[in-house]
Amino acid sequence: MKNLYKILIVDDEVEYQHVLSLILSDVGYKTATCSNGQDALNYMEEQAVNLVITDLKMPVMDGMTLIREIKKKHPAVDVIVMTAFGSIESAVDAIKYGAVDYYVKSGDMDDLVIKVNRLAKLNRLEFKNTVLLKNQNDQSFFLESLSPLYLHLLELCQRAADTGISILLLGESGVGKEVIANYIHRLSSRQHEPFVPINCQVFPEGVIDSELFGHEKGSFTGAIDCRAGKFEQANLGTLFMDEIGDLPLSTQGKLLRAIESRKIQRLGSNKSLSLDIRFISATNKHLNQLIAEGTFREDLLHRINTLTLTIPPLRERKEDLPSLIQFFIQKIEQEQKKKVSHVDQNVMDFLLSYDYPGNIRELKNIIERMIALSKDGRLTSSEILLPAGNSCASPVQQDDILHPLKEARAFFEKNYIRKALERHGGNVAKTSKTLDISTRQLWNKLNQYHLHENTRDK
Ligand SMILES: Nc1ncnc2c1ncn2[C@@H]1O[C@H](COP(=O)(O)OP(=O)(O)OP(=O)(O)O)[C@@H](O)[C@H]1O
Repeated sequence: MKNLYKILIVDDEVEYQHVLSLILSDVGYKTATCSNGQDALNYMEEQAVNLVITDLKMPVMDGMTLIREIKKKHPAVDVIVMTAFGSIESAVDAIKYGAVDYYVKSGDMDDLVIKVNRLAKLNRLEFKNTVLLKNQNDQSFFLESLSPLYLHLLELCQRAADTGISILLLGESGVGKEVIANYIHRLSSRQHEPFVPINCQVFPEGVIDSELFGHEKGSFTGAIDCRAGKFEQANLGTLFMDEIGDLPLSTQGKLLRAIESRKIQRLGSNKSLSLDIRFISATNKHLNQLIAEGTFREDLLHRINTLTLTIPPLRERKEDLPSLIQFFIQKIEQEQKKKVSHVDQNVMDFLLSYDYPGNIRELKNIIERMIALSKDGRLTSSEILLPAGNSCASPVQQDDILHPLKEARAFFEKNYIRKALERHGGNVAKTSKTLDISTRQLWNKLNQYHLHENTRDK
């Protein structure tokens, strides 16, 4: 991990710069050097830095001004000041301006290394914390089953979790491939490290490389800042690559090299970063067919499918519907702060017999919608209005729909958009094309109907 922590040493004494740089790179850190505050700021405009170790007295721009500028422009960057023996007061001033620590130049270099190690560790913990907090909301899944098919799947997940092998998850849209990937991660010894999902379908060719591998500032038009990619974010943890069948061929080549060498390079950088990542991929496409068509690399398939797990569609595990319905009602009651006291029999009959082409995602959406529209804690059939094309599966009779036209139109529109999104796996760009409206118009509708959850770009 140390090689992902970059330290900028700022000192007008070139020899001292070199000594420090040698010592810190010797213990594994990435280092760079500058001779004054202005050069350091220029450097930081171009390259990502985690820590600046700066002298105070320097020409052009002194250390104190540099600290103030860093705190203004790069508040997340830590600063340690170096001071000559006997001028501790200026170090104390520097701490007032935002430096985290100081080091007396004539002191033991080991002390400085200890300070740096402590900051690097804190930095890693903060990063992990942010990723873990992000994942926390996704923890409440229903992973019990009466279905032999699904039970077998869960057992395979448990057996494979701690082996670190690459897993390929197959299954229709909405069956819970990401949920299963997250489950495997939480069962593995990497559970306290990040679980980082990326949907390969969302990003256009050209953007996906920078999302995966990160970039340095200026590496392409629009790269106004340097950024760590999903690989770096997932280091020590699990990278979940959803819709891997949609990766452009050029990115497939880079991915293959990264998996084989366990190293990546940010776009615009020629430095290699060593990473330790567990790969889980998913697709609802037939990869063998894509290989035959020449749009998916066979050698990549062999790297990602050490174990292939197929998640059954919901219609093939209907015995789990009663528990899943109960689970979602309770979960959504809490989320929406509404209580459900009664579910009409025809609603329950429908929920238990419907085929759910959109799988668990569709079941969850139906229950969410019913609870959102419910009055007096009752779930009634008038809230199940399904999108066009499914009306025969709905228990709602045409003459039951005695809503104002405006309301009925909104129901239709919302459900139609939801269905279109489901067909395109939550991809907003593709959905807007099918619906023949601009992505901006679609986003407005998604806002209006609270349909963000159904998109990839939540
Ligand atoms: N076992 C489960 N328990 C609770 N919720 C679930 C479960 N499986 C899926 N879901 C919910 O269903 C929705 C779809 O799940 P997920 O994104 O994992 O499916 P997917 O197969 O990856 O879909 P896609 O192929 O469209 O990416 C999510 O809202 C998820 O929280």
